Amino acid sequence: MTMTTSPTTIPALDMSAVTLTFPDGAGRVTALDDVELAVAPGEIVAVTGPSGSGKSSLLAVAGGLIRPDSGRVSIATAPGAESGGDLESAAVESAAVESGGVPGDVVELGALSRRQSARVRRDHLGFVFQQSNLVGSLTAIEQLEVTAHLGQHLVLSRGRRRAVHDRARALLTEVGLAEHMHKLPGQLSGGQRQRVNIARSLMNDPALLLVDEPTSALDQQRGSEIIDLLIRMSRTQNAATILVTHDPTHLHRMDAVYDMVDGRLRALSVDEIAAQQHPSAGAARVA
Ligand SMILES: Nc1ncnc2c1ncn2[C@@H]1O[C@H](COP(=O)(O)OP(=O)(O)OP(=O)(O)O)[C@@H](O)[C@H]1O
Repeated sequence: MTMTTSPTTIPALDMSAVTLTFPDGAGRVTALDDVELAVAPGEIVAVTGPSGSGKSSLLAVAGGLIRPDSGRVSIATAPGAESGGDLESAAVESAAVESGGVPGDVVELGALSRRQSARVRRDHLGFVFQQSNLVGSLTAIEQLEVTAHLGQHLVLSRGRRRAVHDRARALLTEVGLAEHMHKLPGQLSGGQRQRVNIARSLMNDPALLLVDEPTSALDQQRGSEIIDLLIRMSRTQNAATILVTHDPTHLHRMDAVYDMVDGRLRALSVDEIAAQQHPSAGAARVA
């Protein structure tokens, strides 16, 4: 199940010895405890674990939203991201250059200013949350186009606008919404809104996609389709994806599965994944 990653592949996300604590009354609570995690481009890994174990904290630190107390978090900006797939993106280039490198470089989040960190998030990371958070007054295709225009200081050339439009159309078609591009969020089902959300998160060709419980508002069938879509899109867009989930149904389809307990992250073996998916079978075997 685990992808064979060539020894020369640079992980899109590399977290090393990461510890995060929060104030808690007179003391502190440890949300992440010496976490190690590397995810390669095109790989999708799941993180499971009980409530309060640190899963959201892991995504927040990986996405540069929270700075850890200690440890290193680096993002390998996608080689070719300067062209944004079909897009030219001066913003992507300037983010890497501002952070001391060139596009396709490894950016260490701890070394960035708040502003640089925001740029890296905008240009190299994608986020998908439980709720789709779409803008109510924009059609599906406009949601994606606006994302690509964010942070551009200049009026976009006609060619650039066309490239943005074409990529938005291609992504919406790939997520199965070719017939629904011109609908507002209120005219879409929950599953369709989550598809728009996923397409939007991929608009800027992110190196790393951070996904938090994307199926919790959906029924089993729609949820299953969204997981299928995420697996497929991670591969085709070559994004490293971390999926936080409470649903064990799809764990066997992931490249790796990690369990988070009290802030400690541990890779599960194939047998442990099977036991999570079929707890009664696991109990019978142990007995
Ligand atoms: N901003 C904060 N201030 C103080 N404590 C926090 C903060 N955010 C998280 N924590 C604490 O850090 C620990 C990890 O929380 P986190 O939200 O990462 O868990 P989780 O696994 O995502 O939980 P859930 O599955 O319920 O979303 C918990 O003990 C939580 O109370």
